[in-house]
Amino acid sequence: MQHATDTVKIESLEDYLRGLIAHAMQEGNQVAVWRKPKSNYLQVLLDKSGKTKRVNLNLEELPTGFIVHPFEDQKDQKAFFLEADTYFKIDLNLPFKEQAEQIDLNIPLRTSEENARVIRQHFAIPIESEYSGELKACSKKDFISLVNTGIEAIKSGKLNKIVPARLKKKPLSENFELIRSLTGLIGSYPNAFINFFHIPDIGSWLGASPEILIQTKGNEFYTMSLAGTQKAKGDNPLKNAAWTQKEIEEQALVSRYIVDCFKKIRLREYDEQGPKTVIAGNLLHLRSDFRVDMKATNFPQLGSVMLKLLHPTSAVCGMPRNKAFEFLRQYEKLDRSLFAGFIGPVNVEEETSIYVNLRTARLTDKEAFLYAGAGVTEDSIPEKEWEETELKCEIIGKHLN
Ligand SMILES: C=C(O[C@H]1C=CC=C(C(=O)O)[C@@H]1O)C(=O)O
Repeated sequence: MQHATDTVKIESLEDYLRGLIAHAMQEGNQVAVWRKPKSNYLQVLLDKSGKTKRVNLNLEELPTGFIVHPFEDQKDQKAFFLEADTYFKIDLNLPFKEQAEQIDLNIPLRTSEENARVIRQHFAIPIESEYSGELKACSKKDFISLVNTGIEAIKSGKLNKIVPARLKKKPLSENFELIRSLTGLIGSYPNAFINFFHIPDIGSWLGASPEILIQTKGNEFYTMSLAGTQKAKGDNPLKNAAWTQKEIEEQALVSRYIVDCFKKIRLREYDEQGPKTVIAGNLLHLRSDFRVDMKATNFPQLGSVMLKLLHPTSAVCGMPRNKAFEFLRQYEKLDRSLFAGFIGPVNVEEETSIYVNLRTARLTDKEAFLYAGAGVTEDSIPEKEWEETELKCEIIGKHLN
């Protein structure tokens, strides 16, 4: 076999990633590639064990890895975990050639086209997996009817908020190519958590999440409440944004949910800032930031404690949480699979950043499955909620060409 080290023909980051991921997939490895919001680094992690691992959510005890948890609560309360056999990062601001020496180039030398084909062939085929979900697209009529059922449940006092979601299918053209889509997302969405992960038994997903579920770094714990959506318009979209009472209330319910979780563990000292308008692709949201000094409050395991309490937040499920969950189970008729679950690096360079798996697509060799939800309150207009899910699907959809 000819290796890249024999004659370094890998000229660009794109070539390298294509070769690396194709090889990893052929070897049966699990792969995670991500770029954190506002970061210049692309981070790459490979689990070469050939085993799909499940771990407890005690983050502080885990080795360096990448966690993946479906939307649904798990009977064993565990998540999938890619343990880092290989981890490295690439500075996106430096020419690739200058970094080639630090990177393992010991991968088979193949043309870009061959690598692209190998990657596509290995997108996990969902049919067999219990995490494949029901892969049925939802019509506009059915989604609007679901939103109406939600509004009725809210009006009757059963719920305060519900976040119905739907699945949209997008056929992948002959020209679709993973690395082009990934680099397209990186270039277009500097504020998002850009991610691709592949677990052979579970699936291959590509996304650009705007929402941190929990983050711990040193002594600092961070979470956010993100909700309310409008299209970003004009030259200065952040300044032009005006929010309706419905959106303000929708986001306030997510903040209340977080504060309720703090109350459950009797944590009183937290810093809350916001809400302020933030941009996510071509959308604007309202966001509040919550910070806790884990040392001062004597809560060294706050990351794990809050992860278990927060998921699924009322940004993706509803309020009250359990009633909203039951409502979705009864009426949504969609297995969300990994959509609206959580994903992210754990104990990587002494930091854990777990995101809600939103603005995401599950990839198969022929088509992509896009998922999106919309926060429904008493004042929701069903047609508008449909349009919102269309816009959310487009964030990833337009990069899958
Ligand atoms: C459920 C999604 O977004 C959540 C996050 C931000 C804003 C939302 C909203 O305005 O409805 C959702 O709560 C999704 O992207 O599918």
